[in-house]
Amino acid sequence: MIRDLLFAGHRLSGQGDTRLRRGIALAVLEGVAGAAMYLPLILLLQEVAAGTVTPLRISTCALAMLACMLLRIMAGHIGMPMLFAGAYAMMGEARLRVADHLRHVPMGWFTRQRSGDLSARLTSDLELIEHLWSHFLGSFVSGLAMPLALMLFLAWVDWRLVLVVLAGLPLAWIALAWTQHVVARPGERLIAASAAAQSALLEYVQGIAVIRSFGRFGEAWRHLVAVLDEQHAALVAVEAKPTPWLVSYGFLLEAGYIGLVFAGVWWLADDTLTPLTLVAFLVVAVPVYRQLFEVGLATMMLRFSRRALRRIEALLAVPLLPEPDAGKARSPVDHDIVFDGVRFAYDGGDGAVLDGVSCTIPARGLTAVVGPSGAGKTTLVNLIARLWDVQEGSIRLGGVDLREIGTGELHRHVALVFQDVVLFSGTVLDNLRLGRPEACREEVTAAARRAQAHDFIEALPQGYATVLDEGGASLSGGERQRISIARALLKDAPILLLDEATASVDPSAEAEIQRAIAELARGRTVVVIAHRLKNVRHADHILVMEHGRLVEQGRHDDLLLQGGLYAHLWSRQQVAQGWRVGTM
Ligand SMILES: Nc1ncnc2c1ncn2[C@@H]1O[C@H](COP(=O)(O)OP(=O)(O)OP(=O)(O)O)[C@@H](O)[C@H]1O
Repeated sequence: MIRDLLFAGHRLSGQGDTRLRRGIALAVLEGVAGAAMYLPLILLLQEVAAGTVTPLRISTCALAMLACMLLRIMAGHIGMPMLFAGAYAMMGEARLRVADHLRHVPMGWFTRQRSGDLSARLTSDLELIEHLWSHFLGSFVSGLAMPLALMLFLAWVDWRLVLVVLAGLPLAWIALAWTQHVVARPGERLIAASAAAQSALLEYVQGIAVIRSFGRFGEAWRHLVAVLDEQHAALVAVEAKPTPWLVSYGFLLEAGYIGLVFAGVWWLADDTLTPLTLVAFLVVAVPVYRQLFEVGLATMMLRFSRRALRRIEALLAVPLLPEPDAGKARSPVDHDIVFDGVRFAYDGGDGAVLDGVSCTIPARGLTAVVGPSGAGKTTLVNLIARLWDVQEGSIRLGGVDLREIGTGELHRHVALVFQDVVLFSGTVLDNLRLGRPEACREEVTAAARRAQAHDFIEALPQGYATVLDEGGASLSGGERQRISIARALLKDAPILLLDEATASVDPSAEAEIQRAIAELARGRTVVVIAHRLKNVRHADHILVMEHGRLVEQGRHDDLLLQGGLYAHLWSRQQVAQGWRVGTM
């Protein structure tokens, strides 16, 4: 199991760490030195029995014991920091590998994950393994090395007594294996309960405003209490269930001590053992049992760590979006986008969200995607960024199938502005530079000006250096959207996919955003999901979606003349707008 966990370190981090190996070697030395400490004592007792002890012998033995003790302390003192450094470096690397892997996982995978479970894997599971390597492995290895080495040394003094000391070990080991079996189910329960508790706490904190506004505080609270109660019960069970079996393990282990007394007295009687040898065994058997018991307890932790490890390895095993073979990746030469008989269902199921969609989005122009809610507009746009792969048909960018373009290359060509703008904690400047970290200050301000964001950023307390709250909560919806447009402008990608903000924006902010979008569309391929048709009147091309199908396409005036869905949606929005104006 230890081997498995050690090699797993390599597997998780993709590299070994010599400090970890040296730390483990020093832990073995620590255990052996701890065992060797008892040798001078035993030799001395034998000399006392033989009547050959001298003052010089006594001081030599005392010095030898001191040397062993110093060696043990030094090995621990040097080995521990090595283990810490090696483990933290390896786990740092493992965290980056997991994060990098998740970067390439299809988005669909995330929608099926419970956020609490995912965050538990990325935090507590990884921490458990880190703790295992940094704090636990050293004590476990030295704790195992000490009794083993001591028994080997003592076998040279009297192998019969060694066998008696360890007589209870096979049965004790069976009891330990049973303990691990008994704890398996409560362990699973605890992992599930902890993930559920983490999810519930996250949901509670994130949704606290909604919970309050709907007056559902009591229900939310009751749910939280129930989940936390379950976690508490699972914690108690995981400690209580294995206890009787752990006690049996300790009892069977130490049963050898009774055997030692009886066998010792027996062999004393037939003169095959000296009293002082028996005393020596009775003295050293106590720390041997203590260490073996500790090691047994520790295997329980190993078991949990192994489970945590499997969960992290499962993350690394999530299949990635297939990449083109090395050397076969192609780059798009132009930026027109062609949908050719595209069919797409989330999770690859039967319920197609896009069905038989074929169209051409011309390069360097503004294309709007419109249609009723749930028509498949967001899905269509997300497929261009290859957040998922289509199940049938193909999407070609500049004549190249998206699947033949490496994801890194594709991301260089495409910038996304989501409706739910994600801002990270950090300064406004950091957030703007997300798309191009090397951009100089002048480039950043120029992008912000073009996105109509410069003025409000300058008005913030520290301007561009203002530290944003998590998620940019201190900004309005329109301000967040303009920051994300500036971010996309700074990235300067030739294709921009944009989900237009609606509800969160007041009319003057909306006008500013429209100006920013018009600015973006100059010389770029811009695809915008438009919720207000008045904003797309001047688009070069309009795609009208309904129930996952492309039902109409063309320019505003042509679509109005056709008198189809677009014309219908247009007249409805005109009426709604007139109604709003009339009621003001
Ligand atoms: N991640 C997902 N997993 C499963 N189904 C999804 C997912 N995202 C969207 N859907 C479903 O796909 C259909 C199309 O959704 P989509 O978001 O593409 O529509 P939309 O036209 O952008 O809608 P809206 O204007 O309301 O944003 C809907 O029925 C929606 O429930």
